[in-house]
Amino acid sequence: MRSPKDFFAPLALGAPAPVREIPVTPSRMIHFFDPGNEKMAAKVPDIAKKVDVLLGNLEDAVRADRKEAARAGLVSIAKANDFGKTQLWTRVNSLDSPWVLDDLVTLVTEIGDKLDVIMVPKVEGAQDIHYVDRLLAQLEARAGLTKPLLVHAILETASGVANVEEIAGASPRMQGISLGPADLAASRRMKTTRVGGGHPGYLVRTDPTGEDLNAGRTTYQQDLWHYTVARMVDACATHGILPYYGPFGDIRDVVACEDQFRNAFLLGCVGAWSLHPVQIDIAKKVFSPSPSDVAWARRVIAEMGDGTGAVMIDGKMQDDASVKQCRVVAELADALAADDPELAAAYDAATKEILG
Ligand SMILES: CCC(=O)SCCNC(=O)CCNC(=O)[C@H](O)C(C)(C)COP(=O)(O)OP(=O)(O)OC[C@H]1O[C@@H](n2cnc3c(N)ncnc32)[C@H](O)[C@@H]1OP(=O)(O)O
Ligand SMILES: O=CC(=O)O
Ligand SMILES: [Mg+2]
Repeated sequence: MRSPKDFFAPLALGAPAPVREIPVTPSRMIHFFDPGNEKMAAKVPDIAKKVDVLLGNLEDAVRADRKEAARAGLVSIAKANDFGKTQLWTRVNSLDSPWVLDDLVTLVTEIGDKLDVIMVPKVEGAQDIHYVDRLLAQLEARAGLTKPLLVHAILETASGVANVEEIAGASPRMQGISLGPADLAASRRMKTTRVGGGHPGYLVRTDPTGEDLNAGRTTYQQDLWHYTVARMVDACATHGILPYYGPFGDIRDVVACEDQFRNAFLLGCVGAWSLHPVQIDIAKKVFSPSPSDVAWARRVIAEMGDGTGAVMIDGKMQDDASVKQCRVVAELADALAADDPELAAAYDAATKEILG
């Protein structure tokens, strides 16, 4: 562990100074594509206009014999395009794989100036982040980069969850953490074969009403991921970095995908992965606060004046804490609306309706 005094010192001579605050730019959807898949790659310039983050995936979902093609594809896509405000991320192969060293060396050397964030899978503890941190500093120095690359960890091993707080605080490069429910389920030996989402067998049941144990008892499905998402959100908030829900594998079930994303949003996540174009709009809808919530938040802030004391608004008590809650929603809305005139108009129209 670095001493707090050295935390922001570069880890290699000539490497750029680490950032002191993680940039909070919109990242409602991290859109995954396989840069070695020509069909997907052809869609990237258009998709870039609709997403907050484009991620060239080199890890799982890319066949072993296509790893090099994916890496080379990402280099040429990054060199050939300027994605404007849309961030470009990559997910490299896991640290125990034969590909990750070449992934990092090639990507930082060739397109380090185009990449914003490197997603590292299967992070077990702070030691994995320390390894990547030092290696990136060496590569950045050699490539003459002036802006440090940020690091995003996937929370998808049992030990990663046990160590999530130390992972979140392991480096000033840490930008955020995503839940990886598929690998995490395997690592924990959970008995779900689904990629994210709920399971009908994970439930609670109301008490029996008589002798017949089957009669009149309602069941409620529970969220398998609640505990982990909540731990991840706390670890991220504590260290000033951003939490995300990861993949929802049932591409066809857009309804349950929206539910899973919304649970994550309400618990504090800022975005989720989109694996297929159909999930982009779901993430955009869910991770942008609704116009009615924004209007309410703005109204509470306006009516609370300096934010102290307690007032009643429509029968609901408001005080310092609820104003802070409202600021979270209102500030997110302002940040998103700054780049999205349609969203800005929807927020303003809803606000006008209740504030006049
Ligand atoms: C589980 C743990 C994890 O690690 S999740 C993260 C790793 N997985 C991924 O990155 C998966 C990314 N997505 C995909 O590979 C595909 O979307 C999968 C799920 C295989 C479905 O593909 P496919 O059967 O072609 O779907 P489709 O016929 O509905 O596609 C319609 C057109 O859209 C394209 N498309 C598909 N996905 C993407 C994408 N993510 N980005 C950009 N384009 C995409 C397809 O190529 C297809 O194009 P076309 O119309 O045939 O030209
Ligand atoms: O990488 C993601 C996962 O769910 O595994
Ligand atoms: Mg995984």
